[in-house]
Amino acid sequence: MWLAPALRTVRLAPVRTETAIRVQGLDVALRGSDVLHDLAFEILRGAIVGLMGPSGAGKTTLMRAIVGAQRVKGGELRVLGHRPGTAELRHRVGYVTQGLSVYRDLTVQQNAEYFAALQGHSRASAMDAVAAVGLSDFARRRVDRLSGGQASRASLACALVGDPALLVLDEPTVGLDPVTREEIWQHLQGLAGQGTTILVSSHVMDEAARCDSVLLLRDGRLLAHLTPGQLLERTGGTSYDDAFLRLIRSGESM
Ligand SMILES: Nc1ncnc2c1ncn2[C@@H]1O[C@H](COP(=O)(O)OP(=O)(O)OP(=O)(O)O)[C@@H](O)[C@H]1O
Repeated sequence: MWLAPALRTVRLAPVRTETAIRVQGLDVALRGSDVLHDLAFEILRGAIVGLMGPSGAGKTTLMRAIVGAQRVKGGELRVLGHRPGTAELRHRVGYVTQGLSVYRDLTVQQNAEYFAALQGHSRASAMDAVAAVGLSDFARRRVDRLSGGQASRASLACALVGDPALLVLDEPTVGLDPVTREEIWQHLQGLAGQGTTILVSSHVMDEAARCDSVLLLRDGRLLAHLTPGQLLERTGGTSYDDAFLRLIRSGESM
């Protein structure tokens, strides 16, 4: 009798040609006011894309639309080939909101296991996520007894449960010291290296350098979708802050 050779699960290096997110003519209104206007862009699988813009530009609203938590007024939005919020995406998208999205009176492990249970994942996947953010040694500690950076990593761990194909992170490094920021970015770069697509908002313009490309929003409009190199080159900026200010002040799309 012929037996098929055992199949091995091999995680392939990311091939950045497939589209993870496609947005066309996206309009969103909140309480009757238009907040996102005619956005159009594409993000490839395995890319790290920064979402930047002044306060109130619409970053959180766009992220909420992508994870299916925000009704859209018009346009097309496809995430991993599906409409946001559909059952096919439930286990494939991880979302970390601004601020901590964990229960402070539970341990790191209990938080991760709770998220795993909600999504039908194993306890082992919860522990893997805790290990992925370097918190195994703190797994049994309550979140309210962690440092700010450790608590942020606990939030991130919950989003990583089940190894989602797309991670949407709303300012995951805000208020963190440079060492913790560096650690989080290393985790994100490691995940992207394994094929995870990451959309991450930030007010720290230097973080643009960590991204494959940057989406720049102002007043709900997309000013630019550029690589970090293009951002410096096209604005003539001497730093990412300077480039950002030039772009925001010119108000012109690039
Ligand atoms: N629930 C709401 N009802 C009405 N308007 C809202 C609501 N939430 C946000 N907005 C408005 O929508 C716009 C976009 O807000 P959003 O939170 O998406 O911006 P942001 O770029 O994420 O800002 P920040 O960097 O300060 O977090 C802002 O003008 C804001 O005032």
